[in-house]
Amino acid sequence: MDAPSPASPAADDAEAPHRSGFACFVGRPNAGKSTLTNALVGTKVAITSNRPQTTRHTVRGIVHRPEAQLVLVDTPGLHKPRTLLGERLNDVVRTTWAEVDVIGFCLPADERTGPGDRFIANELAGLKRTPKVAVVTKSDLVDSRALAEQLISVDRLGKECGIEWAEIVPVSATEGRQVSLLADLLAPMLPEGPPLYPDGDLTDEPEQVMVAELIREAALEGVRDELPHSIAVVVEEMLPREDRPADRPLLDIHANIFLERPSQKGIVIGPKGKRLKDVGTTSRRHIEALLGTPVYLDLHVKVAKDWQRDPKALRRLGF
Ligand SMILES: Nc1nc2c(ncn2[C@@H]2O[C@H](COP(=O)(O)OP(=O)(O)OP(=O)(O)O)[C@@H](O)[C@H]2O)c(=O)[nH]1
Repeated sequence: MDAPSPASPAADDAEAPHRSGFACFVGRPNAGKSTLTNALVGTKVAITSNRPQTTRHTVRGIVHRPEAQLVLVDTPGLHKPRTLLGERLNDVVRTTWAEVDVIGFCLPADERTGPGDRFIANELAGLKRTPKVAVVTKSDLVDSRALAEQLISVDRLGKECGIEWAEIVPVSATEGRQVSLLADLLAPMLPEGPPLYPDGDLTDEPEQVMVAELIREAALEGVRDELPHSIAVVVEEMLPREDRPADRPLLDIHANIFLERPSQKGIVIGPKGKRLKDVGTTSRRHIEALLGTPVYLDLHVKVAKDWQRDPKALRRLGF
């Protein structure tokens, strides 16, 4: 990967070269990475939730600008691995870091920088050539004084860990504050080059994976903290229903929700199947919004015993 050359502050914008490349947001679980990705791209592509470590697949969002195309790669959080899946997730994170043109390190404005941030910062410090931008997220949750203190503390964290921040930017993804400025700052750090994706593309993630993520997100709503890593969703089939008039299409989607243990079934299905029904209704709404077509969603809950620890099961589930 080429080292990015600094943007030339050309007086005539038409003279400025087009730039394109990859960026990823890193940070502790819940730091606001997915929400920021969505805010930059302007549509729901990465799943968000108020529980940590829900982002599993590498979902890309694409920011189109006249002068640059920024491809956002959304990674899962780096965390202490306890299972084979945990280790694989961390490998995915590190591989992604090494491949992007710029890294945005997300640190929430409303939480003090701590050992979790330091762990990530130390890992980042090892990537000498990649520019790193510190993004202080959730700026709407604190007053200006607390925000200033956080910016200073992030600056200090960089110095202590041997990182020279290319920028330190406060943003609020939910309020849309400084989100566009962040894109402006990231763009000049990309290498010169033509757009990597056609105009209008928001993501190159296969539709089935995004659909599976939307179902997983709905299935995780309101369940116990231990459950997130025990749920995997596989879309078995997505087919347009035959014999439908052209103006009333229907897409049939069959998906399986995999759990690790039979005891988890009750949690996901709920009394008289009510929870599962809600999961279906919620995710169908999101899938229809994503794909722009009415959907018939057929969901099944299955147990794949200890799938997190079983390499064969992991492969079957797409890891
Ligand atoms: N008030 C406020 N809340 C935010 C903002 N950005 C994210 N959040 C909330 O913070 C929580 C975590 O956000 P995510 O975007 O899912 O965080 P993440 O870093 O992707 O989390 P993982 O997938 O667990 O790594 C969610 O409840 C968001 O709604 C923000 O700018 N302002």
